[in-house]
Amino acid sequence: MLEGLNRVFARLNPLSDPKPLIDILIVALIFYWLLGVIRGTRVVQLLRGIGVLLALSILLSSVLPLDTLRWLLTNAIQPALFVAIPVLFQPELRRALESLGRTNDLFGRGFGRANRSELLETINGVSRAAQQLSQQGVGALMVLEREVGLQDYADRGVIIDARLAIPLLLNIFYPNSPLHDMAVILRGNRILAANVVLPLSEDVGGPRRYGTRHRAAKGISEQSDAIAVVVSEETGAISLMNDGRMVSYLNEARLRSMLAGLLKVSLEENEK
Ligand SMILES: Nc1ncnc2c1ncn2[C@@H]1O[C@H](COP(=O)(O)OP(=O)(O)OP(=O)(O)O)[C@@H](O)[C@H]1O
Repeated sequence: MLEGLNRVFARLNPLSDPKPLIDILIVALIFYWLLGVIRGTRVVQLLRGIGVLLALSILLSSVLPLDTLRWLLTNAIQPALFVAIPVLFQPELRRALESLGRTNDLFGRGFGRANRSELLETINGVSRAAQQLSQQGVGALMVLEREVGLQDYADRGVIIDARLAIPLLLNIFYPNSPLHDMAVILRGNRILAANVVLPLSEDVGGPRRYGTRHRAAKGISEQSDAIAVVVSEETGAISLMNDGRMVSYLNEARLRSMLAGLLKVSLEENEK
C-alpha cells in the first residue's frame, strides 16, 4: 500500500517527468470548466438519471445471469443512451462550444464590441425604462446581446436598428402598440429588433409556475450569454435573468448596478 503510494508520488515528481502532472492539471481544468457550464442547469438531473440507468444495467447484467435482459441492455439501451446524449444535451453542448469561442471571456475583458459610454447608455436606459414600465404595470422583455449573436432571433422579429432612447422603449411596450408583444433585442446602445419570439425554457418554475414571458427570458439566457430583463405585467416586478438564473424584485438602482456588474462597467465615473 505504502509502496504503491510512493510509486504514485514518484511518478508525479515534476522534476523527473512533468508530463503526468500536466496531464492531471489539464483534465482537472476540463472538468472544472464542464462543471461550470452545467452548474444550475437541467443537465445535472439528466446526468443523474443516466447514471442510475447505467448503474442498474451494469448491476443487472453482472449479477443476474439473464441472457435476454443482458442482450437488451448491452445492445439496445447503452448504445441508445450514447445516441441520445448529444440530442438531449444539444443546448448545453452548443453553449459550451460557444463559450470556448468567446475569446473575450478567456481574457476577462468582459463583453465585446460596445464601448463603455454605449454600455452605460444601455444600462441607464434599460433600468429607467424598466422602472417606468413597472410603475405603469406594463409588461416588457428586453434582451441585451453579448458575445453570442442573436441575429437569427432578431431576423424573425421586426428590425428597428435605432439608437436606444427611453421614450422609444416605452412606446414599443405600450399595450396597444403593434410591437408590444414578445421581446426587444438590444445590441450595444441600439434597439436591434422588437416583436422577437424567444425560445421558452423547459423549466416551468415548479409550483410557482413561470408565465411564458419569464420562461422566454430564462430560455434565451440558457441558450446564449444574453441578459434578459423582464417587467411583469401582473405584478410589476422587475427581474433579471443571466445564465438561466433569475433575480427578482429589483428596483432601478439595483438593476443598474447588477447590469453594470455583469457587463463589467464601472458606474463610479458616471456618478461623479
Ligand atoms: N416565446 C416568447 N418570446 C418572447 N415573448 C413571449 C414569448 N411567449 C410569450 N411572450 C410574451 O409573454 C406575454 C405573456 O406573458 P404571460 O402572462 O404568459 O407570462 P408571465 O411570465 O406571467 O408575464 P407577466 O408576469 O407579465 O404576466 C405575451 O404577451 C408575450 O408578449
